[in-house]
Amino acid sequence: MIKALLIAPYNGLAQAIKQLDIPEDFELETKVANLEEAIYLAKEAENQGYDLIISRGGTASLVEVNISIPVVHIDITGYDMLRVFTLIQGAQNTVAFIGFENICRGARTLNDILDYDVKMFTIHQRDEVRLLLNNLKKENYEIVIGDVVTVEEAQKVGLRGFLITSGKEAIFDAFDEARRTYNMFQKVSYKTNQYLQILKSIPADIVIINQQHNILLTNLSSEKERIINKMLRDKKLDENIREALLLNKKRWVSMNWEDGYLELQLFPIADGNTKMVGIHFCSYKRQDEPVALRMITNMTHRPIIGNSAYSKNIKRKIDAFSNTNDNLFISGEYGTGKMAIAQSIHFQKFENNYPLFVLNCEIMHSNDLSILKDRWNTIQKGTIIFEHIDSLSATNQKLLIELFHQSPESIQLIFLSKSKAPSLLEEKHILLSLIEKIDPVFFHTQPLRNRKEDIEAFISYYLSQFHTEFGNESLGIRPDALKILTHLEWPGNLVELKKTMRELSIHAVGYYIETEDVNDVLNEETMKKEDSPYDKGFYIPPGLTLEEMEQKMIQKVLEEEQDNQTRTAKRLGMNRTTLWRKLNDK
Ligand SMILES: Nc1ncnc2c1ncn2[C@@H]1O[C@H](COP(=O)(O)OP(=O)(O)OP(=O)(O)O)[C@@H](O)[C@H]1O
Repeated sequence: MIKALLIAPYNGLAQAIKQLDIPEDFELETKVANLEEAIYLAKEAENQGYDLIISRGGTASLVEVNISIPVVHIDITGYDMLRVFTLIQGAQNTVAFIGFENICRGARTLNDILDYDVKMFTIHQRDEVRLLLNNLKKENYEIVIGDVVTVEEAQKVGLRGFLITSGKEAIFDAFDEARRTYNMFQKVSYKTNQYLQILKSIPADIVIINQQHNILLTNLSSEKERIINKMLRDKKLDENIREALLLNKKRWVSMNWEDGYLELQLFPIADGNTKMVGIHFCSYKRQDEPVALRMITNMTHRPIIGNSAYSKNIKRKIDAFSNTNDNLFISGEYGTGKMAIAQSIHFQKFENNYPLFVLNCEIMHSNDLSILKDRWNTIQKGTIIFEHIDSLSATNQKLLIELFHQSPESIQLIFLSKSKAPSLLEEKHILLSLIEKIDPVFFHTQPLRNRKEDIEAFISYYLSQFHTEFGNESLGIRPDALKILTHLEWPGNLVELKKTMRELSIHAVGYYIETEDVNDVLNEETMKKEDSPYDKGFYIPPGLTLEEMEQKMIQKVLEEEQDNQTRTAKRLGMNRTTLWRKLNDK
């Protein structure tokens, strides 16, 4: 059964329908309403599950643009016109026919064949009617033929209106047309529902938006849809959406969102002139969950600092590796720049066109590997860095080997480890079969103590970075202060140097870091370092007398013993009186 609502713009039409035998496949309701009034009825019918609306003239056109179920027009037929021409036959006065071009065309032909003297007036917009009627009135017309609006307006200006009514032929034609439209609409809706069902069943969260960031289509739950609506106003996401549209390229985005960390893939969709963007939610992790696999996006070029032979070699290696797809095994102490080198290779090779994933093997679970597998199937090209590969359990190493059998060759794999591969193999921290499978090129990073000539370059690099990032005022370092820093061993390598420079740039009051600043900060550092991974004990700044050194040591032990002089004296191997004297001799 076709459930249809017939909106009759004039009462006579509703009456005519009552006298007809409605086709059996129609469940028809008829209501009388014109123009705006009809929109309300049509919307209500749409919500109540009606299949289609049947109406006439301007009312049908107006309803059509306001609802999404089909609207079938009762067209004006030749019979309808013949009826109205017959009605006005014998009229003494000049008759005007007003209508849109499609109606006037037929009326004109009929008028010519029957040799009537009806004057035709074509309108292009409904609001032309009033002005036209006023002019006709001035020209002494008395009768006007037209549709509902024309007839109502004619009566208002004092003309006699004749409505072109719809006869039963036109109404039956409309039922035929409604049946065709219904069948066609059923087929299209079936397809659309099928596509929506497919979208809903895809095991990935997808949202399609238009250029105005309105959601057109999604398979998200309404709760997630609420979050995405809020997220679409985020500046970073907005910039990436614009770029995806502008460059017509896929983009990967990682961002912090509320209490979590989110990874997205954006893909442009062009449909003729309409531009849309698809958003694929790759992963969401709460901030309190450790994130073993993370995607790094929006990278910028970072220079490789230093002019030592070693630094020059790093730059050459980065150039070479970014031109190959060889897997790479970078070993080296904590903070020697392994990650910085790996990221530079990716950036030199792909910039931001393909994603970089980092898997922290120290905190990963075996299901992170299946997530990784899904990712490389989506990305096809890019880099995966395995951080702390030396911490990976033998079981996970075996899973990784299995996984590498299926990895696309276009993805470069970089492994970072504290120890060199031979000693890892010797101590059975890494499986020979893993090394054989990945067959990498090896590279070992040097600790800062073996490349001291680079320290000055790193210091000025870090100072300029803090100046631009945090507005710190220090612009340089005095030669004597630099000397102190270059003589240190830097067990925490670049991480320790960077941290110390950060503190110095905050501590120093002038544009240049002075020797005293270095001594102060290093002393504070030494005090704090008890728990530090690179703790090397008590620091005594150069240039102190024996007495001054003794004072520093006494202060340090006193602090450690929470000002208890008896325990301090005992630890220092002196009696309490000597300690008291030394403290008061300062
Ligand atoms: N060539 C370089 N130029 C500028 N900064 C660098 C360079 N190499 C490393 N750094 C900086 O030094 C710090 C430590 O570098 P990175 O994290 O790459 O070391 P790592 O060897 O991977 O450390 P870990 O063993 O802890 O993973 C980082 O802040 C990094 O930005």
